[in-house]
Amino acid sequence: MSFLAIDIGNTRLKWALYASPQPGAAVLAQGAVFLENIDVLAEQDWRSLPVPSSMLGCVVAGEAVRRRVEEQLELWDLTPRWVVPSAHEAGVTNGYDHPMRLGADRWVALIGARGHMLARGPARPVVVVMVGTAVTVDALDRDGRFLGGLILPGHGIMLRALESGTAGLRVPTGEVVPFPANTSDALTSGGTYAITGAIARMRRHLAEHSDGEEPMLLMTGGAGWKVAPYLDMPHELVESLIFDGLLQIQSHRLAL
Ligand SMILES: Nc1ncnc2c1ncn2[C@@H]1O[C@H](COP(=O)(O)OP(=O)(O)O)[C@@H](O)[C@H]1O
Ligand SMILES: CC(C)(COP(=O)(O)O)[C@@H](O)C(=O)NCCC(=O)O
Ligand SMILES: [K+]
Repeated sequence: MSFLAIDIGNTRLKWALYASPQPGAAVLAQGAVFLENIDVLAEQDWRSLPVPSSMLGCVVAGEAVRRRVEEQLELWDLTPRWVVPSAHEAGVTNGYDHPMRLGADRWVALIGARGHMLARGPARPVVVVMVGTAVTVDALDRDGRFLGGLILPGHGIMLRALESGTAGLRVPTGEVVPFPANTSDALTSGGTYAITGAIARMRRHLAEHSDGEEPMLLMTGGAGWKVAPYLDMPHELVESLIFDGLLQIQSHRLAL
């Protein structure tokens, strides 16, 4: 009953093959490829995998990319299934004005985060941070309701925007320091603290909304490890949050 989970972001496709579609299932194989390399998945990365019994994915990189991945999935006799954000799924309620307009990756990560939090103890609010191409900072209340969230540019986009909008900001990557005294450090620190500042702000909003209860803070995404060392608040880096969400959704659907 192996299960293939796929997360297609704007920079990379991440995939993991699980022994079964259940939270906590063993990982049989996994990988990540930049979107420019997705057309060789079937003949390279996936070629000698055990045949998956089912798949579920989330995609925010657009229709064309999704279709290219579906072509690769023709390697197996599988029905490609992609998460469409809805009003409720797997114990999470979607508070977006138009639930279907929420990024599928955010929806899946919220579901993964809720499962993670409940596995650790009594229900409490959670701030879910994803640091990928873009950065999202989402609030989930104690009852599993997604209240809303922030979207910021990721590190790369911030730097490219500054480079292209100015004459004097084309410099190598610097260090994150409290008082940047050169352009490289100023840009690198500015980007990092823009993200940590947004996280601190959302954490405060959610704590206030929750009668002062401290939210759990979960962070994921390809660049989460770059931000985590500068977060001066308790947090946990959960690399697999989206896959955990896909496992939650698939196991809930099978149980229905
Ligand atoms: N080894 C790595 N390969 C690719 N991206 C990396 C790597 N390490 C860090 N990154 C950062 O992670 C970001 C991509 O993260 P990812 O979660 O794959 O994004 P997305 O989900 O938007 O495709 C890149 O913008 C890059 O800054
Ligand atoms: C915010 C995002 C661009 C993040 O994408 P990513 O960084 O994971 O590639 C994506 O979740 C998205 O396209 N969302 C749709 C708009 C919304 O969530 O409001
Ligand atoms: K993502």
